[in-house]
Amino acid sequence: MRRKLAAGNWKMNGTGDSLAELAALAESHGAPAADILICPPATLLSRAADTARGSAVAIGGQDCHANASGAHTGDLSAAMLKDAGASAVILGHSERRADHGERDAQICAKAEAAIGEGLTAVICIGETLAEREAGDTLKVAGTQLAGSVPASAAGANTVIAYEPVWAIGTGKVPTLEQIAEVHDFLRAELTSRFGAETADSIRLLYGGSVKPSNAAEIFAVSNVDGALVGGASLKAADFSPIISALENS
Ligand SMILES: O=C[C@H](O)COP(=O)(O)O
Repeated sequence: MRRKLAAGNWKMNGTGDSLAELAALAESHGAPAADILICPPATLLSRAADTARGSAVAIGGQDCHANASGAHTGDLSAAMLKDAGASAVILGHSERRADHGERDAQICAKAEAAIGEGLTAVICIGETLAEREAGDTLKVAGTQLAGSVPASAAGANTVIAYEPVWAIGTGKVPTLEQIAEVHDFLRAELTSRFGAETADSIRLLYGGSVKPSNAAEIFAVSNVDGALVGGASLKAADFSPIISALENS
């Protein structure tokens, strides 16, 4: 049985004041029936880890380098994230793919590095609107899944987030049938690559304009094990009801 996961991606948002939101979230979900992960910007990682210490909220990074150390100005290694208090890292987010030209092989190498450090790799995949309109959604999802998920993936170290690029921050959400189609496909692809036992242990998150008003119906969809939430994870008042909906799903 997969434990549900509510993951919040603060993206390039938040300063020290924002830790009050994290504290409020931790306070109101003392013993949750789902895992909770907040991924603040790197500048807040250590302070977020301090704020969340002893609570049910885990802290994650938003990217890492594939190498352990070296001449990579501006980058952070998986070991550095772990040292700062992270237990997970988001990899291959479509904003990283678009803004930094990240490709599947590079994301796969980052995931290997993260897993090697004992972090949970939250690997993101998803089609653009043009790809969906061309009928290529499953082809893109399959290619990104195969290319960016390493051979070492297992339920204990890997989470897949399906995030249609056109649904991120737009208020547009795929139909529940469209979400189910992709999630069922991803589960089948994982099964054929890793076998049923491993595939059934890997959590599949949906991401893209999840909010309190649509969370419950999305969490009822086949093979949706939680959500990767952007905008609605910034305020405890928005993220908390999403977590509650997941706990009750
Ligand atoms: O990582 C989170 C996703 O990009 C979703 O962002 P959003 O909830 O603001 O649409």
